[in-house]
Amino acid sequence: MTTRTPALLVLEDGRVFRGESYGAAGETFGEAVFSTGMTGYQETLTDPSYYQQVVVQTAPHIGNTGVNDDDPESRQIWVAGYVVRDPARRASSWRATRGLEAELAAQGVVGISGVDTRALTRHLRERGAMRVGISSVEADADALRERVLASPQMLGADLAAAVSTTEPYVVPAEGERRFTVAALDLGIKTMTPRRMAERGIEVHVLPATSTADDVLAVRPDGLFLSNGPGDPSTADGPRDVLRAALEHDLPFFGICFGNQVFGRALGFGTYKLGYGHRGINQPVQDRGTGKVEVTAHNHGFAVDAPLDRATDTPYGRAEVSHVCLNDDVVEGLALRGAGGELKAFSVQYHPEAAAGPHDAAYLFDRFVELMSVTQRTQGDG
Ligand SMILES: NC(=O)CC[C@H](N)C(=O)O
Repeated sequence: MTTRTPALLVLEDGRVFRGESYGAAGETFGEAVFSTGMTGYQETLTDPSYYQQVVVQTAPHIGNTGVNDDDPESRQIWVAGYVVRDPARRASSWRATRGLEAELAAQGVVGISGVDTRALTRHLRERGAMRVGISSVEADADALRERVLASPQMLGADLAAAVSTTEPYVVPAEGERRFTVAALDLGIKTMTPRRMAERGIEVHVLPATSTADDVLAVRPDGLFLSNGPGDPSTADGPRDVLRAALEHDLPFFGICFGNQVFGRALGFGTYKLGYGHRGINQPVQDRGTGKVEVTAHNHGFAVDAPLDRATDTPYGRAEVSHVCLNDDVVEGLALRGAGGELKAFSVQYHPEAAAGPHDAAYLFDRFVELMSVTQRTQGDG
């Protein structure tokens, strides 16, 4: 039995939790958010949208299935820090190649265990997501809080370029290539291009700083904007790329950050939610079909668009296509042309389902359908 080093967690409002050092020793800062997923911690840790966020897992046992090389959603762990209650002492899965704590330590991710994550989550739910510090080198809570208050806020943070690929790359279509898609990587998860490739799409993943000309240069049948970290109100570059694509009537599909950028391209604002949606069992209704799907979420911001009416925009009529049944937050947008035909759409949640239920996989089929209809009409015209 090893004795664990004491560690300290201090929230910006002064609330203190004490526990033990977990993962790398040291000190870290970020926005404290909680995720309610009972499974999929490896996908959570490697989701680039969590950059500069300290994730609190409400599931009390974390690490049970260890870590493998198949489940990461990107090239590294992105969370700024990790808060767990009762870490597994031993990993048990035929897929595991190593333990979670060793992986966190190897990647320099500072964590804390032995925390009453239920009390911490209730605090964040009541007071909202806020900055936090975790330290195994500082024992004085007041001193740590000073540094928390000096650390960057999530509101106004422009982070997509920091996690994006710097070089374009191609994910080939599985089987025959039916379409080419330009995907702006604002923090893309590995599973997203794969879900497209499975449907015969060749995906050209482009850096977050790409221009409209870079997008058009791949002669795409459609544009995709990915999930990503930070405040969407800072994403002016991607918004302008998307506006240029809409002017070219290029079919568009967006996920999460991509939904927020779509909202901005259409003229809507975005705002910060109190504590956000994170987990793998959020109920969302597709307002077109009335169907309810259980979905994976990770967002702290949302689009401010009216639920009760469509909005005329320079690109067509925009409507809220999906809504969260817990709190009526906008979970999807659709843009329609003069004849009511779908031109572009996006969702605030995660149809790529990594981790999470596959209820929303139909959205990738909808993108394929949109591109084939557009090809047919443009071919006719
Ligand atoms: N997963 C995402 O794309 C998150 C989008 C944005 N950073 C938010 O927190 O709302």
